[in-house]
Amino acid sequence: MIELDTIRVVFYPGTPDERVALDDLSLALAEGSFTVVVGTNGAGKSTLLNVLAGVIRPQAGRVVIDGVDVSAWPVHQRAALISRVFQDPMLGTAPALSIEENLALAAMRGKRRGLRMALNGERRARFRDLLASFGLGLETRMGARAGLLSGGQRQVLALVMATLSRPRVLLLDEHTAALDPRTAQLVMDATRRLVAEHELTTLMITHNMGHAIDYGNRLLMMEAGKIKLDIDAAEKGRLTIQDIVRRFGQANDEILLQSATA
Ligand SMILES: Nc1ncnc2c1ncn2[C@@H]1O[C@H](COP(=O)(O)OP(=O)(O)OP(=O)(O)O)[C@@H](O)[C@H]1O
Repeated sequence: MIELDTIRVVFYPGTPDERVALDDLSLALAEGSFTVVVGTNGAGKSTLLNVLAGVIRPQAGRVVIDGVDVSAWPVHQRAALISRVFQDPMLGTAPALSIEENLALAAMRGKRRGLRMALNGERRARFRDLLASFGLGLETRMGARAGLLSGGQRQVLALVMATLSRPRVLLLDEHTAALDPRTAQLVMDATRRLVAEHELTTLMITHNMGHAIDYGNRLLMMEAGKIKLDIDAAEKGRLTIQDIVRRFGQANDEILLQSATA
């Protein structure tokens, strides 16, 4: 269980530019749940992920993972429990390292071992088989630098790397937003598969309403630092894009616009 307890984040407090990014927000994510977060620009979605990852320290509130209060843990310490895939395909992989070196690095997370040891023959074969299953031809380029891959290939590699060590939480931060629709679909297919295979507790931000409907078993709508709607699996299964937009109330126009251009 992942718990955010009364989290408050205020940027530039006490100044004319004061922004309440998270307004005493509480949220509990059940083991193995796949939660999708939508909301207008500035609603606080990225701040929520940043608080979980430890990038932003809230002014108040607690972050609890499996009963352990990790509020004071720095980013690198939380990285043993939390994996994140970003919108920018350049962020999830090391561009100067080869595909297999990237994978070895991800497999070594939290372990003290050299890259060379991590890349034995058996492991190489396992990585190759794993990548082949995504049908992107990555398995034929194991020695190629990750920086040479297409955006979609890099996001799938980043996803595989993020899930290899079976994190307690997987954070997906608009991870298909920079991709064309067909590639985004491919990456979402890979996402669904990896999340299911590893039974990962997942929190995904998206502006794509189609993805918000098709993926996950819980849907949150944020507005002004609060959770405005919390829709469970049964209700989510019956939702259409129009339903979501209708229920978003005053945020409708902006979200419609975003989903039309996504
Ligand atoms: N580092 C920062 N410094 C100052 N203000 C910030 C910072 N990060 C976020 N904010 C402000 O906090 C609020 C929430 O921002 P956040 O990025 O979490 O929203 P979001 O829902 O992720 O938006 P988007 O969909 O545009 O990514 C906004 O008003 C934003 O301007």
